[in-house]
Amino acid sequence: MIRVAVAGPRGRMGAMAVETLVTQRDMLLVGVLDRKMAEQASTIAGAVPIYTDMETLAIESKPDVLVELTTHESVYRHAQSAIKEGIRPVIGTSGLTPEEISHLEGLCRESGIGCIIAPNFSVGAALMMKFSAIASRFMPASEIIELHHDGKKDAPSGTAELTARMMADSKGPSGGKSTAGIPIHSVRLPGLLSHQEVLFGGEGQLLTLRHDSFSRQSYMSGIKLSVREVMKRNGLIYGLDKIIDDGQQPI
Ligand SMILES: NC(=O)c1ccc[n+]([C@@H]2O[C@H](COP(=O)([O-])OP(=O)(O)OC[C@H]3O[C@@H](n4cnc5c(N)ncnc54)[C@H](O)[C@@H]3O)[C@@H](O)[C@H]2O)c1
Ligand SMILES: O=C(O)C1=N[C@H](C(=O)O)CCC1
Repeated sequence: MIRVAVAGPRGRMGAMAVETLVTQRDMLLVGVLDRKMAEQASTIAGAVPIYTDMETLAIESKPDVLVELTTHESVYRHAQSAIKEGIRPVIGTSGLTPEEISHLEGLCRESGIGCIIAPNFSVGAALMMKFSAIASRFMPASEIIELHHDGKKDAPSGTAELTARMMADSKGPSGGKSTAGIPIHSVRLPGLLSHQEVLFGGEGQLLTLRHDSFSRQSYMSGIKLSVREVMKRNGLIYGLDKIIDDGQQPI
């Protein structure tokens, strides 16, 4: 049994993650981390205790994995505390800076535990990023347009940042390691959920790679896979694409 905790259990993503994880036969939801205790509620999903600080959650519920689905303001603090407590983070929250990711990587190395950061848990988005990295070797002039619902707090999206980083890495040393060379445009509108286009311009031609999530259900398989994989791996993995092997069963 993998003992799992969820941070942000009343959010749009966290609530669906709780619903999904409690049905997994190899997982046990042992606690949730909320910003504050809801009036009169001390449990969620019937019997799962609610905590408002990581340390108490770690001591009392002893999770193996923390699924982090809160905000860019809290995720770094939660991830650091989790790793220090020997809890493996699966981070879906966007907004970690490159410096914060490097620091978490160092903490994982020191502790000898795994951590997965997946700015997008949908398999289609992971493939879009892989295909974009390949395309950028052949068509280096590119721009990213990310479009999200108007409740999204951060910009640019974590998906766009990782896509740009993978494209820059794929171009090799001349492409540079930074994402700065690849412009990212952010759109926030009601009616949208999560969408991204990567446009590659060439002489008399345009290649567009587009992914759309129409439902948050698109993220649930990636969350389940990440919880299972983080138990088997050491060190920090950045991107769901890194844990989807070619030839693996569809997730
Ligand atoms: N990786 C993915 O596939 C994926 C998919 C969707 C959203 N996201 C990201 O997940 C995050 C959450 O998205 P959302 O739409 O569910 O947001 P949301 O605003 O609906 O939910 C966030 C929840 O976190 C809670 N929270 C805030 N600070 C907290 C703290 N310190 N401790 C505990 N809980 C805290 C809030 O009360 C809220 O319930 C965002 O960063 C978003 O970009 C990632
Ligand atoms: O709804 C959101 O917020 C999403 N954020 C992720 C990001 O920042 O890339 C992607 C999935 C939806």
